[in-house]
Amino acid sequence: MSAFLPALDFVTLVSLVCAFVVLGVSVALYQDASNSLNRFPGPYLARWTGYYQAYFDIVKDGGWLDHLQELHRKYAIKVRSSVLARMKYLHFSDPLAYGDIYSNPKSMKDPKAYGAFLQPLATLVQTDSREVSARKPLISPFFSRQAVLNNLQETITFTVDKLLHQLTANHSTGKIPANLNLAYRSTAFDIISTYCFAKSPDIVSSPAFQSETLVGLDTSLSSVKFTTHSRIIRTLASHMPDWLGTKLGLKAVLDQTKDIVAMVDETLRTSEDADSDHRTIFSSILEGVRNGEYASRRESQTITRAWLIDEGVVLRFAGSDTTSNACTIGTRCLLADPRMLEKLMKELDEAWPDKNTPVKLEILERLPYLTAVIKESLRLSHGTVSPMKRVIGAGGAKIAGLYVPEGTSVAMGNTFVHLSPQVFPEPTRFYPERWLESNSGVLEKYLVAFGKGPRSCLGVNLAWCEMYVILGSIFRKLDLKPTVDVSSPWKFKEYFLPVYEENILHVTVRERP
Ligand code: HEM
Repeated sequence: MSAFLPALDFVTLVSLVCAFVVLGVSVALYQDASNSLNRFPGPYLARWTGYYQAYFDIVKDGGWLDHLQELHRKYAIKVRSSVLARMKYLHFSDPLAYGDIYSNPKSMKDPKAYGAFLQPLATLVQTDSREVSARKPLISPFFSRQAVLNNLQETITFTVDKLLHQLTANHSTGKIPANLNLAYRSTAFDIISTYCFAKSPDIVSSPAFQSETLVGLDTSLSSVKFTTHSRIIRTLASHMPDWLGTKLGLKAVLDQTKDIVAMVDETLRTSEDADSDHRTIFSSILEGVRNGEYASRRESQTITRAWLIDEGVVLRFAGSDTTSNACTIGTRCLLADPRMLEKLMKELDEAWPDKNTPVKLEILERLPYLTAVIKESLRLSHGTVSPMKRVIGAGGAKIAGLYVPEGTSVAMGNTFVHLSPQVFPEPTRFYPERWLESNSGVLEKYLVAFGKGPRSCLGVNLAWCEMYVILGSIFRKLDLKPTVDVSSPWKFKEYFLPVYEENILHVTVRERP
């Protein structure tokens, strides 16, 4: 290059540069003029570059959701009461749009967005319908209600008992407060890890619930903002040598992956001795392989060591923070309102008179107020908070009454539904009673924490079971005293899931009589 430059005279060089600039601008203007999304309002810059969002994701550190809200306020099409903002994709805020987007069987997950995850073989990340139908049937039987009841009730109760023991032993009145968000995360993480690998990492027993494993999960979540916007970063992150990862502060993430690899290899080695009374996901799949249950070519091609590793990483991630976030928000809000807390405790005391005898899930599931508390906790924790992008399939689609052409990337963040004042009056108020009113049936459609449609949450039965047992046991057996202000609004960063401030919920505990 340096040998070439001096050969050009100054005028030729300037002319070449100008020609490139003019060409670039012309192509961009042409593409802009022919962009069928132009009829939707939105910031001009966002038409030109996806880095518009990158600024809010990276520089404003998880600030995209707040900005989307501002955009919807600014570009509202008031006449239709349906609100759109045009970006490289369309984002909707009319609650009616949610079902149109996510229940449409022809819409697929957007490969550009889901490529941000570094586990390309995992079910959650698949964007191609053939790949989804190869992988999902392998793991979905383990998440049916019956499978959860048969395989997991004991593990859940055992792990929650450990949680309660830790809290009473180390965080009772007068001792250091517990970070209950970490405590719930540890509990859910141990449960899903046990179900995948028959081995609990037992992080719920870590002192003060501090563990490198959770640091690893946090780092993975916060790095999504980089991997979403740069293929180069994705490639580098996938092929980085360990020493570089450690230097870049990613040791906890690398250790997690090593941990999973070791557990997958262990399962591959020992699955022949699998204990059939406690079926775990991966050993059961491998047992199925040996018994010839997965005979088709596609199945045998899917069940590989690499798939087990990717699926293991993503299942642990998908199955821990979501459930624990709902428990955290529910607990925080109950502690802020003694009337609601008392109502819940009274219901639990009546249904579960002897707290030292284990309670059956079916009994907790029948409790109306506990169920309403869980729904309200799901609503205000949202599940995922980043808008989950879908690409419109052949023939286009009608979304909230508007035609959207094939190939368009569309999304609607869960927060836009859950915080809609038209659907949920006083939307930021924690108010379980709204789920018990005579007309509450209509609200169910708008509880979208688990998503909707063909790619909605696979772990919904497990999640509900965990939330019943965790919240039921905590409030039946313990009195919690918050040591942080629980009455003010809380904040989170949008890292696909909500990531709360460190002091979202600290408590000391006392055993209830
Ligand atoms: C309160 C708890 C939970 C909430 C709110 C929740 C929410 C969600 C949401 C919104 C999605 C859709 C993601 C997307 O479209 O990109 C999803 C997908 C998924 N969830 Fe959950 N989840 C929860 C618990 C769990 C648990 C315990 C598991 C078990 C490991 C799990 C496993 C999955 C899987 C495998 C998918 C991918 C499904 C697919 O792509 O077809 N989730 N979840």
